[in-house]
Amino acid sequence: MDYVIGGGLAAFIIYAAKKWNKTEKEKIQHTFQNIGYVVKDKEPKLFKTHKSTTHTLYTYHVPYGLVDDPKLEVLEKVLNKPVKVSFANGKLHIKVYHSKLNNNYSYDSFESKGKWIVPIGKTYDGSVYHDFDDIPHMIVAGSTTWGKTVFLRMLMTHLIENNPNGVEFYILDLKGRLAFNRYRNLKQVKAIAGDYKESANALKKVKKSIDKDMDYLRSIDAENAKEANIPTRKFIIIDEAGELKPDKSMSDEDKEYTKKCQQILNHIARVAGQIGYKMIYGTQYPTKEILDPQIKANALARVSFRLATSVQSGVAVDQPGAEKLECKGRAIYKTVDDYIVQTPFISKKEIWERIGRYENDPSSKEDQKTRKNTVHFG
Ligand SMILES: Nc1ncnc2c1ncn2[C@@H]1O[C@H](COP(=O)(O)OP(=O)(O)OP(=O)(O)O)[C@@H](O)[C@H]1O
Repeated sequence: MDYVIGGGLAAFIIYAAKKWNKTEKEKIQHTFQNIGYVVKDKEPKLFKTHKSTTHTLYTYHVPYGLVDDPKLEVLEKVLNKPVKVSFANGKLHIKVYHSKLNNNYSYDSFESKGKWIVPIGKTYDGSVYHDFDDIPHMIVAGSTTWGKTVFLRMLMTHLIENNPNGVEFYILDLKGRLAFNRYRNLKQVKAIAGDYKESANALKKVKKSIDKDMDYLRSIDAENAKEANIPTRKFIIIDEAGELKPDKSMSDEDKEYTKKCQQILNHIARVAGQIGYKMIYGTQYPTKEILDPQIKANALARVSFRLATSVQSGVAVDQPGAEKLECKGRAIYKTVDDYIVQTPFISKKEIWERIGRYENDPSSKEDQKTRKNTVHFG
């Protein structure tokens, strides 16, 4: 019932605000009244307005008892502009951005910020980047066709451009090895696994490498890859993590492989981040069963494209909202803070123009041998 009344009221407020040509400040003040964001007859009082090139920030003293309230989301429709509402130090902050995000930002509009730093997207306040040396593991969620694969390929492209000789990829391409097939020819790609057996074998190889690196770090009394001056970083990309969940239709052998995979992925999540192993865990079905609690607890960076439900959004980014993302490539990026971003777009053509020079020549005998070693783990 509340919802119906709220919906009608919101529609009326939006209609009224448009009709009366009020200033932004007046529209906000009217909205407080109309949605009942008041205590008795006391309403929030504006005490500071700060304008910048990207937004205007209105700060309010509020009567005791009022905090930030989901009802205030209606402001976005009233003002027809992006609005961010927050409540800090007993004050209400309403940030009204001057313009909406575009639906497409080309990859070349982002800079190279450092070896292990990758672009995540444009926000209302500018570009956002992610440093894999600060936060090693990332969950990338999103229903099919909303931008997950473009994003994963973009990350790979950027990391290869920044570190052609220092980055290694181990890819579990569990949707029939379709999304990353061509990448098997890149010198930076050490393994592409397309089924459970190949995945378990690729991950066993990663586990061995972790054990070796751990021994080395202990021997020089270093705590992490940076301190030990290890120049290489190894990225384990999983697309689609949902495929690694054992189910009834699998053979016993495959069930064992998926269990082994889960075990090693947990190990990577728990102990290997700081020694140079980074996990990018992609899924279109973020459910409690698929997002293992160990992995979730250790993957402190989350990117979510549009999802089917707010429950899925809650699992992926610990908050609703991903179910409302409006366009392809739009995502919620969450670490300590959260942002709405439009992720960089890069076409396949541009990817290969940028990193095609690192493809082994399939016609050479030596390269055929390398490719064979790279692809087949069974
Ligand atoms: N960052 C972006 N900006 C603008 N458009 C995008 C962006 N990313 C993807 N798109 C558009 O969305 C389409 C689908 O993207 P993508 O293939 O990455 O989806 P997906 O979620 O990975 O699907 P699947 O999981 O089925 O592979 C792209 O072909 C492109 O047209």
